Amino acid sequence: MYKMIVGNWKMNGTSADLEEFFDFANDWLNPMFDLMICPPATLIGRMTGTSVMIGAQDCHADVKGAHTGDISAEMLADAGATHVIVGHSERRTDHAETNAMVAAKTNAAWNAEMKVILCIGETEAQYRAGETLDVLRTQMAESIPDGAMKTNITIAYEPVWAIGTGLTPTLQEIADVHAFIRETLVARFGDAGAAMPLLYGGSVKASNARDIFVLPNVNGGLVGGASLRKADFTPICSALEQA
Ligand SMILES: O=C(CO)COP(=O)(O)O
Repeated sequence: MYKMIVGNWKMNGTSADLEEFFDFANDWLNPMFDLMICPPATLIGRMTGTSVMIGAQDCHADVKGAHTGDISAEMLADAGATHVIVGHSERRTDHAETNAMVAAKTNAAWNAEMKVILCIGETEAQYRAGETLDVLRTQMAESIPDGAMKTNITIAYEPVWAIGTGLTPTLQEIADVHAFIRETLVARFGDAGAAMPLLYGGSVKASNARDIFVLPNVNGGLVGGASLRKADFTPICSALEQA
């Protein structure tokens, strides 16, 4: 089964962290899975050139123009990023990003020949209300454009209440949700939907990584806090290698 692990550094990382990154990359010269870090945009150009793929954390939906402070997919690709995360819950919350905006960003990334890691996930209130599958169904319907293929998109399921909290759904819940995501993708995209990688994200750490990564329909993980330090991320990568 295809395997991938992505470290999302969020708004963390300066040149002081590069030495540790290159040391980490040196440990994974020929990984048996796709290994990626998504650093802040300021570091992308300085982290390319190893076996660790480099992704971005967001892109603007337009190609260029009067959008002070924003970065287009073309610029990120030019800096050396091959992938871009879109629809992360922190973007949806902090910047009021809608499903329609996530779809537009996805198309922009594809137009720049980048691949997308598209995040979906329910809030704690939605989880408690038993609305998880309804929320995910709507997010997928509205934020995944028709052009999705097995090679241009990865779906990351990140329950909002599991991000940075140390809480995770049960293994059964993760398996059930991933099965639902898979079914939904197959219903819409057929064979391509059967092959699109699915990642779990939200408080992945060394102690739970293997149990999560061996679940059916889980192709790997999207890791936040535990991707920042080599000592934390290495055992998670090893867990994926062995899963
Ligand atoms: O949001 C996440 C990755 O995108 C998950 O973050 P944590 O691993 O810190 O919970």
